[in-house]
Amino acid sequence: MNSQIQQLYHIAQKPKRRIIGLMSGTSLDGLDVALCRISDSGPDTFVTLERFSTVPYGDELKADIRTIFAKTEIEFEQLCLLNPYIGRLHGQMILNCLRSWSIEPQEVDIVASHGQTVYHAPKSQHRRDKFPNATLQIGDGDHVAAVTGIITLSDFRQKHVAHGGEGAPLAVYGDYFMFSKKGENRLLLNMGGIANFTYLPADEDANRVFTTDTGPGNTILDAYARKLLNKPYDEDGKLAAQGQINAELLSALKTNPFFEAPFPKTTGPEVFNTAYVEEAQSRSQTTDLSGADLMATLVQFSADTIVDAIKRVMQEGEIYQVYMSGGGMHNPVLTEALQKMLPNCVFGRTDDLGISGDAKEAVLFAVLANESLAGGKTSFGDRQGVPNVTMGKVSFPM
Ligand SMILES: Nc1ncnc2c1ncn2[C@@H]1O[C@H](COP(=O)(O)OP(=O)(O)OP(=O)(O)O)[C@@H](O)[C@H]1O
Ligand SMILES: CC(=O)N[C@H]1[C@@H]2OC[C@@H](O2)[C@@H](O)[C@@H]1O[C@H](C)C(=O)O
Repeated sequence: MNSQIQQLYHIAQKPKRRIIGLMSGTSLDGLDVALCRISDSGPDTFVTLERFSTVPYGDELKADIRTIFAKTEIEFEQLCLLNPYIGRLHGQMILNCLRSWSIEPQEVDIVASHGQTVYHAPKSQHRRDKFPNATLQIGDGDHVAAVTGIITLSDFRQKHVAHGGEGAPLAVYGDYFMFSKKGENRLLLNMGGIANFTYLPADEDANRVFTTDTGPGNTILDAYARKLLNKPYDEDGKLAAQGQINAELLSALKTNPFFEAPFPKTTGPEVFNTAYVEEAQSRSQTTDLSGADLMATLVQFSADTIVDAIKRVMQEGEIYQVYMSGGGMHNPVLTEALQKMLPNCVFGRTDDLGISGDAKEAVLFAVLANESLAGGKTSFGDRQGVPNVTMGKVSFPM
């Protein structure tokens, strides 16, 4: 037997594994690196987040990724070059983190690498009958494995697509194992570039849990922060807090079939971008809004669409615990709007459950890798969008 397969077999049998989860999301702010200690699998999964760091992306890297990010037309050579380049960079970023934590690469069992989503195209979006749901993440796992010397699992989304899913959201698989609690209705609300939530009913029924995108989180806010403030984001929602919500624009922004579509569903910056806002502005004759009013309206757009989606799962008289994660939880204008509109929800952060809200998505990929290696026994029922699959492709260092 190849010694690397033997090593993988050994790792899969260990009572505890040390797995580095990586996530680089739609905000392009940086690479989240989460060093996790994970024991057991399935509903018995127990995760300790040992270390966490966000390695910021420099302006040049952001610009390089933006040449192809969420665009229908790109230079093919650029995509081809970025695939190994990002894989190697992510590998180097892992090594730098490990050095700063005084941990040797040999002390880590597995890297679980999400890669960089460059295009996401569910059928509902591309509308071309003969093609399936599709999504593309780059930063090939072979390069991560070669640079770090650590066995790497990557490209988690294709198996989901292969079984009829949209390739996202995958959070349901990790959230159910890590955060569900008998007797408590929980909603795990992640506000990254795109917002999504996982519904974990009090009966812990795996056949009912799901995660769905709700629409924009920060992606449009960030695009306008770059335009209006020349900054990556509107820190603490300061600009938005100075503006007034424009009802006509808000209503035009909310007119899109995505919001009425059934759960679970996904979207991305391919749909929710500045062109989307400009079209809504021209339709609602609000092209002359001040920057502050525009920002206030865009925050309310994110908040309203999150709340409308959450209300669809809420039952009258029930109390729901909302645990927030993702960068949007740091925007007080957004979180205050949510709390005001959801009086039957008690708000906290996943930090209250032992996992930092900034690290949660990176931890998810560590849990998905753990499940592929040591689990795979839980059935989520026979449902569209939550297939019973194990995810991630194996890359050996040599
Ligand atoms: N203090 C703050 N005030 C306002 N917004 C903030 C603050 N801190 C972070 N953010 C927002 O959070 C974003 C980063 O969020 P996060 O890292 O969760 O996104 P992501 O992982 O790239 O997205 P996704 O989950 O869609 O893949 C920033 O771009 C910014 O919009
Ligand atoms: C295609 C893609 O990369 N989607 C991301 C993105 O970021 C948030 C939201 O859109 C979510 O659907 C997904 O990531 C999380 C980790 C998920 O799959 O659950």
